[in-house]
This record gives sequence, C-alpha cells and structure tokens, in this order.
Amino acid sequence: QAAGTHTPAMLPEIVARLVQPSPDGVVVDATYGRGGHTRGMIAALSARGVCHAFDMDAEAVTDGKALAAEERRFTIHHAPFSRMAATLPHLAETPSGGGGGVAAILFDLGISSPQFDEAHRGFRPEADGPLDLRFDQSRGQTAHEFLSTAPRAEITRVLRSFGETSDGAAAQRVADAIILPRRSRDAPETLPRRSRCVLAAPPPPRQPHFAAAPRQALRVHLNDEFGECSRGLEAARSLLSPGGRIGVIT
Ligand SMILES: C[S@@+](CC[C@H](N)C(=O)[O-])C[C@H]1O[C@@H](n2cnc3c(N)ncnc32)[C@H](O)[C@@H]1O
Repeated sequence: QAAGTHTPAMLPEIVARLVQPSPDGVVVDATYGRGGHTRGMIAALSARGVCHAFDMDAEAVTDGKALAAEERRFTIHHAPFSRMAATLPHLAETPSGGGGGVAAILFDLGISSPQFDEAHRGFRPEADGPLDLRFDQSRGQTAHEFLSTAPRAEITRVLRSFGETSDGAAAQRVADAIILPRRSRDAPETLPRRSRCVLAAPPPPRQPHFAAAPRQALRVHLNDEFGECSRGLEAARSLLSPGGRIGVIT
C-alpha cells in the first residue's frame, strides 16, 4: 500500500479494548509509524484524555509533530519505546507500588508502509538502494557497514540466531556468499548489490523460509529488536495503572 492510504491493523479492536474502557485516561502508542492507530485512539479519547507516542524513525516523528501542532492532547517523542518510562517519569509507578498513570499502551511491531516503500531504507528486497535496515538512521551501523566489516562468524551467528533456522551450515553458506566480494577490488560497489542479491534470493530447495529470513535476521540484529521488546514491555508494565492494558500487534 502507498503511504497515506495505509489502513491500520485491527483499529476497531484496538480502540474498543484499549481506549474505550478509559476515555479520560492517558494512552501510549509505542510505535507511531504514520499515526494511523494514534489518530484512531485520539478520536476515541474524551477532551480530558491524553496520548503520547514514540518512534525511532525521524520521518515518523516529523509526521507526528505535524499532528501535535493541531492536536493539544497529543505529544510525540523521538525515542525507542524501551525509553518510555524514562521519558514519562511523572506517569511511572510510585515507589510504594501504587501503579503508574497510563491506562493503555499499544505496540504495533515491525516496519511501516513508508519505510518499506522508500528504496533508500533497504527494507524492500527488489528496490535498488543502499542496504540500511535501521529504524533510526541517525545512529548505529547500517546493514551494509555490518556486512562489510563484521567477522564471518558474527554474520553467521546473526543469520542463525534471528533467521528462523537451526541449520548452521545454511547460515554459513549465506554468510560466505555475502562476504565473498570483500576480496574483490570493487568491493564497496559490489557488496551491497551482492548482499541484496543473496538476501532477496528465492528459497533453496527444502529450506522454504531461509532465503527470506536473512534480511529479517539483519533487521532484528541491527535494531536490537528483541532487546527493545523485552525492555519496552518492562517499561510499559511500570507505567500501567492498576487494570491498565497492553496491546501488541505482531
Ligand atoms: C508497523 S509500524 C507502526 C504503524 C502505525 N501503527 C500506524 O498506524 O501508522 C512500526 C513503527 O515502529 C517503529 N519502531 C520499531 N521499533 C521501535 C522501537 N524500539 N521504538 C520506537 N519505535 C520503533 C518503526 O520505526 C515504525 O515506524
């Protein structure tokens, strides 16, 4: 779907279960994207309700700032959701364990439609752009930098750990195919192409998921997605009021 025509997943269910029970409360959208869920959640809040949103992506935050300029109940934060309790300390649970001040928190995990659509982000297998794969392009290593410099064993570990395979030999073959052009004179030119080619390759026989999985493995590693999820859920728990709700779309 093109940016701007995206339909947020399960919006009626999210609004019914997360917002309608406490329309006067504080709700948090941990993954703003282009604000599809945020807008739906704000529309279900009363005039006293408040919405905070987070995203690591600068383009998402620019979109959120435009919404915040016209919606006084809304604030966007350019931060990973693992930082939500640190960013909203006045809403975190009291030292006596009285619970926090947030009624509901939504996580819509993964990449947004605009991230997928933009060739320069590297999420789209067939698009000819740099292999980046970061949610936050202002920090950390790009996928191209990682594949150009990481030891073979580290690339293999990432492909094996996050690529939904227990086949270490297959992970090693993909790692070898990716790092092969490092030895060639035109390596800076060919490496992104080569890794893009390998990462987009059709599945080999009897390993139906493996060829699609390396891209996901790199994304999970470069964005520390599993670490973010466990720290984000813990932060969310510390913000929730008694009876509060967490929703996760994955
Ligand atoms: C599936 S999209 C969300 C789409 C959104 N619900 C909407 O309706 O437009 C996921 C978003 O989460 C962001 N994201 C991923 N990991 C994050 C993290 N750890 N902290 C904050 N944002 C994150 C991505 O940059 C992306 O914009």
